[in-house]
Amino acid sequence: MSAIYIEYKFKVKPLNPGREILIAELGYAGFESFVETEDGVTAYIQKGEWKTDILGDIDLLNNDLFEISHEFSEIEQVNWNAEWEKSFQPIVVESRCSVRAPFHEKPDTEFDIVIEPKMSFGTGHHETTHMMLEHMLDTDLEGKKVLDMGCGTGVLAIFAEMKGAKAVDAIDIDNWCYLNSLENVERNSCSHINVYEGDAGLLKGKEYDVVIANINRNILLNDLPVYIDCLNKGGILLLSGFYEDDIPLIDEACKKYGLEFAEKKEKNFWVAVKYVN
Ligand SMILES: C[S@@+](CC[C@H](N)C(=O)[O-])C[C@H]1O[C@@H](n2cnc3c(N)ncnc32)[C@H](O)[C@@H]1O
Repeated sequence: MSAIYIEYKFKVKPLNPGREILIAELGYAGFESFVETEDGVTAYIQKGEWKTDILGDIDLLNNDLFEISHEFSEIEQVNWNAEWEKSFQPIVVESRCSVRAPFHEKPDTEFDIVIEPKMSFGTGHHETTHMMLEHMLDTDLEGKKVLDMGCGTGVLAIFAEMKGAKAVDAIDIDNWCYLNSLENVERNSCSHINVYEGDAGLLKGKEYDVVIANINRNILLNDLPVYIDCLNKGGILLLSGFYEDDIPLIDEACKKYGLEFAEKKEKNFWVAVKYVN
C-alpha cells in the first residue's frame, strides 16, 4: 500500500527564521513531513488531506518581510531513504543517546540507535523525536511495559528497550512504518519489542506503565481516552507531534481523564509533554 503525496518545494528568504515559521504553519495546515534544503524546505502532504487552497491559511506567504516561492507536484511514493541520506544528520541527545543511519560513523554515546529509515516517517520531526528521547532519558524504564504509538521507524521503541523496558509494543497505522520498524528492531538486536500495524483499535485490554505517542494533535485528541485507559496507575504518558498553541487542548483532555501535568519541553515551536497517571 503506498500513499500518493503532493510535494511542495519552497524557497525562503531570509532562511532564518523564515523556514522554521513556515514549517510550523504548514504543520498546522496538515503537511506531515519536511525535508530542509539549502534554500528552503520541501514539504509533503497526503493527497487525501490536500485541497487546492491549502496554502490559503499560511500567513507567512503574505508577510512582506519574507520572500517565498514554491512549486508543487504529485508523487507516487516519497523515497524517504534518499531524502534522509541527503539531509539526515545524526541526532545526539544530551551527549548520551544518538540516532544515526548505518552510513554514519559510530559515535561515542551510551546509547547508539541505528535507523535505516527506508520510506517511513521520522524525517521532518527531528524536534519531536529529539524531545521524546530527552523525556525518555529522564524516565525510569527499567522493567517497564511500554507502548510506542505511531512508532514510525521504531526509534522510540528501540530506545525504550535499550533503557531496560521489559516489553514494548510498537504500533503504526502505516504499512511502510510497520515493516521499517521490524527491520530496525532487528538491526538494533532488540528482543523485547513487538511491532503491529494498526491504531488505537489494537489496545483493548492492554496495560502499560509508560505510553509514548509522537503523532499529531488531532489523532492524539481523538485517541487519548484509549491510551489513558491502558495506562497503569502511577504510569507515565509522553506526548509530542504538536505545537505550543495546542497545549491547552491537550492539557484539558489529559486532565479530564485524571492525569497530572509533569513537564514540558519545547523546540522550534514543537512541544513534548509528560503526564503522570
Ligand atoms: C511523527 S511520526 C513519529 C515517528 C516516531 N515515533 C518518532 O518519534 O520519530 C508519527 C507516526 O504516527 C503514525 N500514525 C499516524 N496516525 C496514526 C494512528 N492513528 N495510530 C497509530 N499511528 C499513527 C504515522 O504513520 C507516523 O509514522
